[in-house]
Amino acid sequence: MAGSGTAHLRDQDDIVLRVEGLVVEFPLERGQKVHAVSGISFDIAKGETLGLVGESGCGKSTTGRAIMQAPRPTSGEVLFDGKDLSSLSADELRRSRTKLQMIYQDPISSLNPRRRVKDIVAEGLSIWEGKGSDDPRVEELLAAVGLDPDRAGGRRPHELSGGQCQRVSIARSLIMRPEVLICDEPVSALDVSVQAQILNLLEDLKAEYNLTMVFIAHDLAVVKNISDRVAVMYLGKICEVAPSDTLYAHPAHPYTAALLASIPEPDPEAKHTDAGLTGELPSPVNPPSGCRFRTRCPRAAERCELEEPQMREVATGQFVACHFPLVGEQAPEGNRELATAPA
Ligand SMILES: Nc1ncnc2c1ncn2[C@@H]1O[C@H](COP(=O)(O)OP(=O)(O)OP(=O)(O)O)[C@@H](O)[C@H]1O
Repeated sequence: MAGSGTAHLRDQDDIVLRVEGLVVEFPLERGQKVHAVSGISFDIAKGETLGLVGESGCGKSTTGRAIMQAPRPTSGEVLFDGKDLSSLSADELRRSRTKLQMIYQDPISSLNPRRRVKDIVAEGLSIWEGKGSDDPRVEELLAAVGLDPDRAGGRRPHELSGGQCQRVSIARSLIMRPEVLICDEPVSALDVSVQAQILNLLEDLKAEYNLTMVFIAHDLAVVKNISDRVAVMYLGKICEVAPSDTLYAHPAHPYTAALLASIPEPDPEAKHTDAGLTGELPSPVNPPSGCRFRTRCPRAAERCELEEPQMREVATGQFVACHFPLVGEQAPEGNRELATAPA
């Protein structure tokens, strides 16, 4: 398998969504292909929010979409509600999507411009229950996302702001009471002043509707407060998974450290041992051998070219796929005491 191991997968009863060995490739001409997602694995427990971060083009959106089976993964499993979604028929999949919903980066283009807001929100009800926009749940959800049902309900998406459209799209995604909500960069297309409002709204709704969430973002600063755990992706692979506080205070992968160092106002308490990110992201058509980050890594050695690092635990709950991580026995002087769990 092309993956970086599964040591970070948890064996517990409350796992709601489990992705194992997920591969998504897009064929190109002359037999080449884009290795968008190359064997990644992660799991999410009930009520947890997993942040999925990495630079543009690292495969975050493709991961979110492949969980929804659009596109269908090239290989690997997506276990939800005890079923592997990859093996379901189109009909079975449509049914499971009532419990697994996704919201997108560009709220305006993800809403049908010809329909009124309340009809958009009622979509799930009309498909699955034959109900219309007069169902009381539509009004309830519009209010829950901070829209006035009387004023906004009759409008069409182009009559609303980007932030309001994202609220509509969130209301639509919640109407069938899903268990899992995948949020694909839900605030990056919005004005900075609106971003915090939408993030706060998602946090409130998560508690109110007992949601489990995957929160995709290219910016570690955005996922910091909202995520319980964070998975860092680089060029189609997951290179580190850790509880949010641990990852921000003591990043173990040099790539995570570089991403953190590139946040404009880093947490003054955080211990960052590497400078920001340099060099170009290699092409996913022809990714580097061994560790995919090695061409940009300040700690790279010959071993990194020859051998793909596998996930291993370097501190409690902190897993990293790196031969020379910044936490643990091989860490730079001063960081070694951070290893609190057997590797
Ligand atoms: N339908 C497609 N056909 C060919 N290549 C694709 C397709 N969709 C995505 N890709 C490529 O797959 C790689 C991963 O893309 P993806 O959109 O998942 O990355 P991302 O991390 O979400 O980036 P961004 O933050 O810019 O959305 C990129 O190289 C992208 O160009």
